[in-house]
Amino acid sequence: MSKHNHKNTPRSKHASQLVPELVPELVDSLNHSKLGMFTEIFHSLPEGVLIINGQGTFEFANPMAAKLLADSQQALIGQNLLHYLYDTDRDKYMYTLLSWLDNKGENISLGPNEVKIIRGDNILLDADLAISSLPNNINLGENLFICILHDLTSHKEQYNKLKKLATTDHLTGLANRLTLDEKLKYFWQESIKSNQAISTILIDIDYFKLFNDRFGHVKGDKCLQKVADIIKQSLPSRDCLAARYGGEEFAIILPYCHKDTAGVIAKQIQYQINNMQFSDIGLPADFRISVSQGIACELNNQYRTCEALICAADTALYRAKSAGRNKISIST
Ligand SMILES: Nc1nc2c(ncn2[C@@H]2O[C@H](COP(=O)(O)OP(=O)(O)OP(=O)(O)O)[C@@H](O)[C@H]2O)c(=O)[nH]1
Repeated sequence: MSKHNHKNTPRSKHASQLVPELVPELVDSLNHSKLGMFTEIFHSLPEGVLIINGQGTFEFANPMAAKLLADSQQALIGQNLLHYLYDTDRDKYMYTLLSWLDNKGENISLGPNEVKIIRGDNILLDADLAISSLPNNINLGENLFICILHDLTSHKEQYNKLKKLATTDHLTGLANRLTLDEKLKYFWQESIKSNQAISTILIDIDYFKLFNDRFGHVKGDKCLQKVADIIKQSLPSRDCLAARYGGEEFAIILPYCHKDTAGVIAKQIQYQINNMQFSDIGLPADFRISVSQGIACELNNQYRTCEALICAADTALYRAKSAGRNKISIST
């Protein structure tokens, strides 16, 4: 049984006239074959079609609407559209219908808008919903509206897949450079507004060309993944971001973190990478790698832009490399 309260509300006289075989007077007064054709179209449409009155009560539902709402066509009649809408969507459509109550036959419409539907089986459905008033000669005096419901499930899946592809580094699963730039700008502005520190760490694998030359690019890719996992696990909070900055270079953004915190995180990363084993990918048991790291921290308007902050971290990284590698350098 549906969670919705199926009242035995009688079907509106006007709405039932939309179904020609039930109302002979209407059938007589209109072109029978045309009306039959419209009914056929409604029934075979791949979109959900619902007719509602000014209170939002369903007066007609085609088979696709019943399928999308997970209730039978018959059970839907007398139910209210608002009961099927989720949260803020419900409020929005309630106010819209209220504002339409005095409609004197003007052509009004809303949407299509993306909404979340609570189906009869309690499963949430992403859908596009468009509502338009029916022309006066069809609604026969009462305000009736046609709702078109379009299932967005597969679009959403595609969208999420594409979004992941566009924002993530395929090899390591970390954020990509584009996401890094966007998040850095965002957190930079937030920290300036709230007068808080923001730190960044640049991390570069030492002598990675030699690794590739010795073990091949496939194992080199595996090494990048292992380093990325360690970097990801080192993040102290959900606000922080780890990204692949370029080839064998990674970046961490630490909003609301001082350079001391960044220093502690860099030391953890150094320790874990120095102790990382590669026997799982067939390398000698005693084989180890190291990374060089550069840290910069913005506090008290030291750097004018977020690009300048990254530049400072890059300079610090260069110093760490020059100092013999496997080092952490902090920009002053
Ligand atoms: N396997 C693999 N190698 C990569 C990838 N991206 C970049 N590289 C390699 O990373 C190496 C970087 O070499 P270099 O810039 O000379 O730096 P390095 O050998 O690490 O030396 P230092 O940074 O100075 O310590 C090059 O051999 C690139 O081919 C990748 O996605 N997969």
